[in-house]
Amino acid sequence: MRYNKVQRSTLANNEPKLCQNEPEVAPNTGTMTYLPRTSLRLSQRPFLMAQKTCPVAPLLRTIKMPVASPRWQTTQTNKPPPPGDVTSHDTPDLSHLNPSPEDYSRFIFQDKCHVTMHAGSGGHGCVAYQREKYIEEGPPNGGDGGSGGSLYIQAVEGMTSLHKLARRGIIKASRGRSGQGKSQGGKRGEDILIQVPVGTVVREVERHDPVAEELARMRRSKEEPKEESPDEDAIEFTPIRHDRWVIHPAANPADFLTVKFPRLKPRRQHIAAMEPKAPIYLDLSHPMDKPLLLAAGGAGGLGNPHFATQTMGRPKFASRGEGGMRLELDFELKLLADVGLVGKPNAGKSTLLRSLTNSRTRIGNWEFTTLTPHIGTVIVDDHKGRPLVESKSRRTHFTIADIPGLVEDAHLDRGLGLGFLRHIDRAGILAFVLDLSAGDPVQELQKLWLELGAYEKLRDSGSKEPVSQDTEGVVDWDPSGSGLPELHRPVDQSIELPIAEEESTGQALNYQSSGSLPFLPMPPIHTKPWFVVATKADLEDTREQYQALQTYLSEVQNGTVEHPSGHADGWKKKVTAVPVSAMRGEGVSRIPKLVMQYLE
Ligand SMILES: Nc1nc2c(ncn2[C@@H]2O[C@H](COP(=O)(O)OP(=O)(O)OP(=O)(O)O)[C@@H](O)[C@H]2O)c(=O)[nH]1
Ligand SMILES: [Mg+2]
Repeated sequence: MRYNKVQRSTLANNEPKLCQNEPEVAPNTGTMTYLPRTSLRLSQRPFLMAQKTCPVAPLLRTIKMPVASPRWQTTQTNKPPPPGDVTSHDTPDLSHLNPSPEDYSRFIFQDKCHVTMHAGSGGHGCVAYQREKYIEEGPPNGGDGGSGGSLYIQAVEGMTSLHKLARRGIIKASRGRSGQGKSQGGKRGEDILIQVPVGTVVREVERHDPVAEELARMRRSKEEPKEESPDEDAIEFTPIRHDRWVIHPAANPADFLTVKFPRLKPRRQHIAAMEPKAPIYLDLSHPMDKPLLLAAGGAGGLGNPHFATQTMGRPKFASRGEGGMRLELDFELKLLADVGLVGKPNAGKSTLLRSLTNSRTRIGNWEFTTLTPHIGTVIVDDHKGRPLVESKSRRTHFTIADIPGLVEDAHLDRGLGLGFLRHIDRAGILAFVLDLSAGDPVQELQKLWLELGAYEKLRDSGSKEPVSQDTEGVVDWDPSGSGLPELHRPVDQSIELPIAEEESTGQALNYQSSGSLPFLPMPPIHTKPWFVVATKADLEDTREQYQALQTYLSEVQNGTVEHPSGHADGWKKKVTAVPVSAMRGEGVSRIPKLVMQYLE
């Protein structure tokens, strides 16, 4: 009964609405990836009709009524609904091009973040003695502390944003457990693995390394001459290093004054040899099959048997675990898309991305609708028969990045500025999206190239200083290799580290960066393959604009006019303009074919 009610009301409300809301724009039929997101309309309508007319309607009642997902429930009309018209809110929206407001809030994107990371401290060693019948003073048997948890990083495919990492802010690996009597070692702390999207650049801003600091302190105290005590009869108290030693709780306090603690150099775990050299600078542009160690956890303290000597058979102390390293890291995501859409604000980039892919990037008739980059995937072979685009390579898809629009002087950080120009760096192919209805497209194209050229200059001048300084610390990740970066210290290094020269000077301890992330050495932008998408070709008086543009491009290709970048060696092998109406989905099917040719 209840089901019938729902059914009747759904029919009553939806049927006229479906007719009212036929999209003004014909659906995109010629594209590669018009995947069944619009299938709601197609599937719902015949089903509703079957409910009304089909004689086997009772059988259908067992089938669950398809309910429109909330993201389609939006009012399509621009007019506000008449008061009291509740039904208009339930209207399913049938277009890719006008999703509901909730749709936009789904995509959380963060391409930069700053994270503080703590490797776990080591657990303390234990002071204990063997207790057995008839053995009055048993030998020491305190266990060693467990080592602290280490920090690892891995670039993985499938992630597109750093927002999860940014939300955490501080990441701590757990500390090792302390050792116990009967020579029981403490449990080691749990490691932390940070997964980041491929294309992330990691740079160290600051580090606090207790081991290196202690080594520096020891070195200094060794070099400083000891002051002679003027009063020779004064009792010399041994300073108790509570931060380095654990003393038996049942020991007589008076004993502490006489205990001579051995000179114990700070220790690191063996795996610390695999840490990238400080300051850390990683460019994770390939998926990694194994995680990379960022910071090893602190070594666990030593139990009291380690300090037994001939003169002191039952030491009353054990060493504390070493402190874990603290790293302040900057993460930056450089999007890795095959094609980057470059255009002025409101040119129609997002509309083009939506007509080609299933991306949900926002569209609006105002500038700066898109505030963060979006990546869409174009499927060129869905493995369901013949490939959608004939290609020699085995590529089944490629990605397109919709980047916020560029205004004049974007390279001077105007508009959304530099923040997004750097995403263009990583795209293999540039697609200039030009609005044919907005003035001279040739001039527009030249202006865009001017911005890219200015950005390129800035990038290259910026890359000289910091990158040359940091190249030693850059890890070139080679996924085909052993999976581990080149070691910077010998693996068979002894547990007790020698007091290294550079560590003792304290230079490596507090690496403070200045300014923003240095630019990575990238190929020149003008050498990348590029083409033009002349959009809004459905509007009036755009034919002449397109023809002028095509003439200009063929001149660029022939070399009769200068390359728009101003570089004689600019790429001009196959420069062309594709006229499209992204809104109607017309002409866009040429783009995947063109891109596949460039990719090959
Ligand atoms: N007539 C027509 N209008 C289009 C076409 N493509 C986009 N538009 C309209 O142009 C306006 C801007 O489109 P967007 O896709 O948001 O432009 P954008 O380049 O992403 O803009 P920003 O995100 O601000 O950089 C919207 O009102 C679209 O409906 C087209 O092919 N034909
Ligand atoms: Mg946009």
